[in-house]
Amino acid sequence: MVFTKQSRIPVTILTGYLGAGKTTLLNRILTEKHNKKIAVIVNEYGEVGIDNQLVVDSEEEIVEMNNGCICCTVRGDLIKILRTLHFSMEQGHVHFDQVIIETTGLADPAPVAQTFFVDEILSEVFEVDSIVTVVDSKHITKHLDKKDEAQEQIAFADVIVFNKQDLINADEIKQLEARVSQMNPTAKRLYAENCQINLQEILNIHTFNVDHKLNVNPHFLDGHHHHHHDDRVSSVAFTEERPLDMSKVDRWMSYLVQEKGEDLLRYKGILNVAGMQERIVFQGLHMLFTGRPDKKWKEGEKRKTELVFIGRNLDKDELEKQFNACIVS
Ligand SMILES: Nc1nc2c(ncn2[C@@H]2O[C@H](COP(=O)(O)OP(=O)(O)OP(=O)(O)O)[C@@H](O)[C@H]2O)c(=O)[nH]1
Repeated sequence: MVFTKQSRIPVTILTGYLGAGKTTLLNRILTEKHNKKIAVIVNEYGEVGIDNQLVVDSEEEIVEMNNGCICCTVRGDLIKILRTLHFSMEQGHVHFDQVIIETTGLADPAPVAQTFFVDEILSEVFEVDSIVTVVDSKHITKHLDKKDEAQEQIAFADVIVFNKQDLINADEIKQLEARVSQMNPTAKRLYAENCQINLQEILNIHTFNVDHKLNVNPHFLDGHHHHHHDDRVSSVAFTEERPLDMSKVDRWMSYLVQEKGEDLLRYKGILNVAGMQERIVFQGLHMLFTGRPDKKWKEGEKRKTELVFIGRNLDKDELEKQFNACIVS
């Protein structure tokens, strides 16, 4: 089949720093009625995939990529996945008219977008529609100060969703806006709580503009990727079938946020807690953390805890000892 420009499949690259609200937005897209069939590719930084378990059940095609960061080690996988999806569609096995790629919070979106220009087959079939960057309005300033991936995510955005408006006041919003404007004066801005936005503002909007990206990074189309992650940032993951004692987990977390909150960029998981019929979904970002009951464990389902920490200077042995102490023996 020869694809003309008009019939290319739009791709939305959903980016934003750790914990900004990308999965929250993805879930809105997947639950809202829009008469579109969407193929979703979810990439996570930790070796244990939590996001795929937090994405709502839906009929859409969802592909996970957990074995590295999409912008570095797994770009080859991304190309394979997209080619396979397209082939399956041509064979009539799946149908989709839109692709959404949720990157890890530590990804530079540029090389992900670049993939669609440097790979000949993909460039014929797919078209980058826009890079949508979700911003955690409360924590972003801290991340921008550290000069990490958060800057690239904002500089490359076509749309910026200033999320978590409930956590900041009007003055802080103004200051944040001014700072972001210096980095990216042209992106469309949206303001939201829990990513409650009109989806027409972000899907199928044809805002991706190569000239703009070349202005931001003159090497955008070179095919080389020089992005280096901060070496101090790593992830530690735990998987455990024995149930946990919730009060011990609570005490552990209170201790961790007090002692290491600054360095704990993101921690999240599904917990198997003694005496609970429901999975406990655990979400943490720096000093903020919540644990709440979610779906019931299914009949016959293997109950297990999967927990991931992403942070600076993590001490794996110490975390492991503390985690093990929460297991009901
Ligand atoms: N207070 C508040 N919390 C929010 C808002 N939006 C999302 N959250 C919470 O922030 C946490 C992180 O949200 P996610 O959607 O998982 O963020 P993410 O960007 O997918 O996170 P990673 O994939 O780990 O980078 C969750 O506990 C959300 O419920 C908001 O507008 N206000």
